[in-house]
Amino acid sequence: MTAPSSTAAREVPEGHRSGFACFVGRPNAGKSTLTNALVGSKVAIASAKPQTTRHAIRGIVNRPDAQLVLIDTPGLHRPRTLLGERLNDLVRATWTEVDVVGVCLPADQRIGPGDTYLVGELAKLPRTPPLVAVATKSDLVGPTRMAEHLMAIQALEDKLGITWADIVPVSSVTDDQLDVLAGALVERLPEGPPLYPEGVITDEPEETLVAELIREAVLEDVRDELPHSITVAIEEMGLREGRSDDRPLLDVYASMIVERDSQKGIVIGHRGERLRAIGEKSRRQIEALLGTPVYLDLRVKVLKEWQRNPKHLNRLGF
Ligand SMILES: Nc1nc2c(ncn2[C@@H]2O[C@H](COP(=O)(O)OP(=O)(O)OP(=O)(O)O)[C@@H](O)[C@H]2O)c(=O)[nH]1
Repeated sequence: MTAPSSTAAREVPEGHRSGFACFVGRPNAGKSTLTNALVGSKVAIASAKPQTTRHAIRGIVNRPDAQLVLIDTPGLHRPRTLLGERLNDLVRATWTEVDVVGVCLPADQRIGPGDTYLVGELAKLPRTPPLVAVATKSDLVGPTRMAEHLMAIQALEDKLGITWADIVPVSSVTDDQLDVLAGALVERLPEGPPLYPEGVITDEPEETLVAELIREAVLEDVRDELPHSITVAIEEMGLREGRSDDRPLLDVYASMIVERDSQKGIVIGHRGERLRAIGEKSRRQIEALLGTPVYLDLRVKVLKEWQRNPKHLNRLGF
């Protein structure tokens, strides 16, 4: 297998840090907007690298001195049912696996029961990760209200028995203090090389990312034999119905499209071995990217001269 893009070759400066963070907070606290602002409105796709997280990656902040991987966690809810209880267990498990948690507390809202519940739950973990309080939406308030908000955040320490690793006001709209926040998070990551190659960053929809992952997996294997005459089409992709929320399964039906019968043979390989290997590798990478178990149905199709046929090109989305 060839080395993924640039990680292996790149010099890793001394003291480089890498690791995982997640943002928590009540609905509307500004978590998504903050993630996008930090990452630069891009979803990062990390392919061809051993994966160290089972969770969906929301974005990757790459800096010369650090790589911060932001992961998605579902919200924590006051549990009313057994399923709710289980979901909360999952969320808690995620919290203990990240290196730092950013707790988003919007400056234009008073700290309420929802916030104290959430931070209280973080405090109760057997091993609470470092917590960085993020006073979001700083652009919406003046200095007096911000000061009051920061005091209220500080007061949670005594009330809930936690210690903030840092308290940082930010605005994702004016970008105010985003670099300070990134610094505060990075400081809590362990030293280590980047976990994901830097290159591949895209804001493409999930289906395109998945198609691209499969294409990369194939090309890694057959690049010399069929450099450009292969493309991947996602025929259908969706969560399997009838599965419980804590055991989702994503069905992906994909076709690798080649131009000639002889190329089909190359991709399938002796007794289908190559196709199986490509399918297995792609499936693992899709799972790591999207954070869901995947059922991948991968086929090879011949579309004669697809690269020159406008009808085929349209269908394939070019
Ligand atoms: N003025 C201002 N508005 C913001 C800022 N950050 C987020 N918002 C707005 O606040 C609303 C909620 O932001 P989201 O990022 O969707 O919040 P969230 O925490 O991801 O929300 P959920 O997905 O419901 O948990 C949106 O209308 C954003 O545009 C900010 O820094 N300043």
